[in-house]
Parts: sequence; structure tokens; C-alpha cells
Amino acid sequence: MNTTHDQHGQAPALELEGVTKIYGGQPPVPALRGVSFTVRHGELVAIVGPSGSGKTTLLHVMGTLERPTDGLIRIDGVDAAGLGDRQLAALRARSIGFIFQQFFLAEHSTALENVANGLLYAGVEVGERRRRAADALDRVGLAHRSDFRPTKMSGGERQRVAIARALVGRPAIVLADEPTGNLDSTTGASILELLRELNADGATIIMITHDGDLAARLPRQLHVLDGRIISDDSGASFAGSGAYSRPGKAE
Ligand SMILES: Nc1ncnc2c1ncn2[C@@H]1O[C@H](COP(=O)(O)OP(=O)(O)OP(=O)(O)O)[C@@H](O)[C@H]1O
Repeated sequence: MNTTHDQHGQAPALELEGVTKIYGGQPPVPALRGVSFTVRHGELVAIVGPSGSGKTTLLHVMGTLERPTDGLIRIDGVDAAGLGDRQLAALRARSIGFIFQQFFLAEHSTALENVANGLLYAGVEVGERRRRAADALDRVGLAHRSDFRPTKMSGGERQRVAIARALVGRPAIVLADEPTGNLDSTTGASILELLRELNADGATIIMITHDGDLAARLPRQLHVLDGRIISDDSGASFAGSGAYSRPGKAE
């Protein structure tokens, strides 16, 4: 596959071409069956499908947490298949931010320490890590909670800390796995709005969800069924104000 650079010579944030994933066993389970798509810098994309359709497998493969059985993955123009495990871990630390339904915060560390730890493997010295973490907490509206531990925070606040941690290294892509799944609908809506604001500010975000209504609120939806992308809908109308609409951005 040849990387398609845009008019500024920039490679896409993420490219998948003919990706398959077959889990071994008797019988083998084909979880992904020839998945191809491109996500450009600055996009906000939902990957939506029912339980068992392959979303989690796709997230793991996009995030280089698992290698595909076949096919190509490029992160910011870098071919993941050509990298050994240590180089892949370095690419992941530099280029990918993760947000999970269960937050996965260190309970005994403060919000600031949790976010600063997002830079542990990026070769940034400790003072700078803390400065950038404070900035990231400010971006998610939690500057006043820097010294709180997650145990003293609401679910929505915990997810904001996790989002700050994912964004603190300014990765090429942020992968969010059901980020509102553990939250009530009002808090979930505010987290979705935050993701839209961060995207309007330049972050490239891919959100996995089983919730079609949630997906419909993002500018592009990739529908997954039985390990295949069955549709790629761009330019859907926004349920919100439209302030973050990016007409012509998603192709
Ligand atoms: N480690 C594994 N070993 C064997 N089969 C697996 C494994 N992980 C997932 N599968 C199978 O691969 C298919 C896709 O699973 P996957 O978890 O990716 O779907 P999903 O869309 O994320 O589902 P959910 O929304 O329920 O989490 C399913 O048939 C599942 O049973």
C-alpha cells in the first residue's frame, strides 16, 4: 500500500488495508475479514456495531496492542508490521492515546500524577511532565481537581482525567473504547461534547461504540458487522449546535 499524503504532504493519521484477524482455536474465529479505511488528521470518527461484530478486536489492532493475521496498518505513515515489539511499544507511546470505559486510573495517585504518567515513556523530564499534565487537566476543565485522587471524584471527572492522560502527549490518534459506557446519560453527553471540543482543537479521535444514536452525533461513522466495514457514512447532520461540523473534512 502506498501512503496517500494530503496536499500538505502529511500522511494520514491511520490507514488500514485488508486487515484480517483470525483467533486460533477449534474452530478458528475470523474476527476481522478484510478491513480497509483511512482516517485523516483532525477527523472524529465513530466505529459502530453490535456485540461480537469485531469492534474490540479492531481497537486492539488499530492500537497495535495485537498484530493482525494479515493486512497493513500505518500510524502517521509508519508501517506497524515492520516494527519489532520494542519499536512498536515506542510508536504506541508516542502516537496513540487510549481512553477506556473503565477509566483505568491509578487510584492512589492524584489526577495530576495520573495525567503526567501518560508521558512516562515519552522521554520528558519530570518537571515538564507535570507542567504539561496541568495544561491537559485545564483543557478538560479539571484544573481545580489536580490534587484529588480518583476515589474522590465522580465518574465524569474520572473520565476527564483519563482523557487528559490520553491527550497529554499530543498523539496522532486517540482511540476511545465506549468512553461514555460507565456514565449516566447527562454525564456521557458532556464527555461526548468534550471530545468534540478537543477534536475542534485539532485532536484526531476514533470512538468505538455499540450505540448508534451516539455514533450518529459524530461527523463520520464506520459501521462494522461480522468483521467487515459495511458502510462509511460521512457528513451526517449534527444533533448538536453544529459548531464543530467540519464539512468536507471526512471523505
Ligand atoms: N481472544 C479471543 N479468542 C477467540 N475469539 C475471540 C477472542 N476475542 C474475540 N473473539 C471473537 O471475535 C469476534 C469479535 O469479537 P469482539 O470482542 O472484537 O467484538 P465486539 O464488537 O467488540 O463485541 P462487544 O461489543 O460485545 O465487546 C467474536 O466472535 C468473539 O467471540
